Amino acid sequence: MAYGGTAVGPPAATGGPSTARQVKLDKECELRVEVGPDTPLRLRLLTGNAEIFGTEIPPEIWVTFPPRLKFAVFTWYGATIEMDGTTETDYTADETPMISYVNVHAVLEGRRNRAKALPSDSDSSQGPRVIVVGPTDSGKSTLSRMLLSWAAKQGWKPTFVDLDIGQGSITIPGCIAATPIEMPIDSVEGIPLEMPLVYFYGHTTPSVNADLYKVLVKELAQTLERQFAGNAESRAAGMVINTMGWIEGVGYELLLNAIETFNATVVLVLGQEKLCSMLKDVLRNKPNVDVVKLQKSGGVVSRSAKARQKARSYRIREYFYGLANDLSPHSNVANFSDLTVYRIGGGPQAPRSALPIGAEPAADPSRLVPVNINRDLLHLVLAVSFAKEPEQIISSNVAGFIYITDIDIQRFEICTLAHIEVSSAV
Ligand SMILES: Nc1ncnc2c1ncn2[C@@H]1O[C@H](COP(=O)(O)OP(=O)(O)OP(=O)(O)O)[C@@H](O)[C@H]1O
Repeated sequence: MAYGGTAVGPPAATGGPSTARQVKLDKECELRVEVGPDTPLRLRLLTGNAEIFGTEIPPEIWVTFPPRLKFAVFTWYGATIEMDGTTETDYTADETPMISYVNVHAVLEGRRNRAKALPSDSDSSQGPRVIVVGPTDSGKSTLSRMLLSWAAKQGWKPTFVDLDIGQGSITIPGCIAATPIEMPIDSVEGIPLEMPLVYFYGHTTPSVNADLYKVLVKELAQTLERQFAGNAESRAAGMVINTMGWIEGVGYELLLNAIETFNATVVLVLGQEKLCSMLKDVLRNKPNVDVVKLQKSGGVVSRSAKARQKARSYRIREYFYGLANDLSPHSNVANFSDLTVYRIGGGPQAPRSALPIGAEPAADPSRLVPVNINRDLLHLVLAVSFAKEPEQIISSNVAGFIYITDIDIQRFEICTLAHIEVSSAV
């Protein structure tokens, strides 16, 4: 079954008793849904207008949501929804922070219009650069998505930057990435995967190699800066940057680093007073940066470490096989000599014997370590770099990913699943 289907008409017969039911939503209310773990849910809009995280639901068309998806159907003026299928939970809420969110959108809209009206070579022709920060499960990705979809609906093509290596929404975990958003984001399919710019970090926590994380953030920011310089339209539309939920210690330091590296002009802080006042304090000498505290939505679903781990596995699976198992990744057999595998970082910079007496070998975060192909690589996901020389690996974006399904040591053969079409070289 393809998710996000557009069948018009009654729900398909399921063989069991019909579970279709209608929900009437008053103005400024939302229906919060967690789809059950095993079967998809179908939903359609019967009357009025409603949106899912900033993207309008088309009238009358049944939309199929995959198992486990969590979302809210919000209406500004009232709507009737029909659902068919089982949910883990569904309830309506009349208290939401949506008005404050849409007010932020209106301010950003004003700034985009001002940027567009100015000559494209002036500094002020840069539209808002918004960074969304907050603890885990505060609704950062969801707010980013709404701001992007509302902007796209008004004809802008803002750039979405996802710095969340754990639960990012552009590509597989372990990456930072950016992509232009040209249309409101599909409620089921998520961020389009047509032209993302992806850098591979290779871990799901930045503390493993925080320096490498910073290097990659800088590479991504510089590439976007070059793209903006030649594209007045995306420059005026600005960007929305989603971040990790790690806001203490090194996590906080990385947030400050991202704010600075991307020259953010608006910092939206979700649901944490302390973080907001810390950021206001540290950024008080930067009058062009606004720090705004926003309320967290009561609908945001908290996820345990185990649920996050599972979500990461699903995300990798989805990358190779598609949301509804509708992609067929290429299966390849290659000779060991066809591939060169490198690991970045780790290991001492120089052998102890080569260091002055008493000096400790320091781990070089950006050291390239050639990796022997052996069965230790089995079931790993590797990024395929656009680099032409090993020294370019760190500064190069990636073409896609391969998953190692088998390694035959006797025949020197390596079997992989590949999906290579995420981006072009920059
Ligand atoms: N109003 C809402 N109603 C129902 N579900 C919601 C609502 N807002 C967010 N969610 C769901 O809650 C989950 C967590 O939200 P989100 O991913 O935006 O949080 P986050 O702060 O980005 O998390 P992370 O810490 O992983 O980066 C998501 O599955 C999202 O779809």
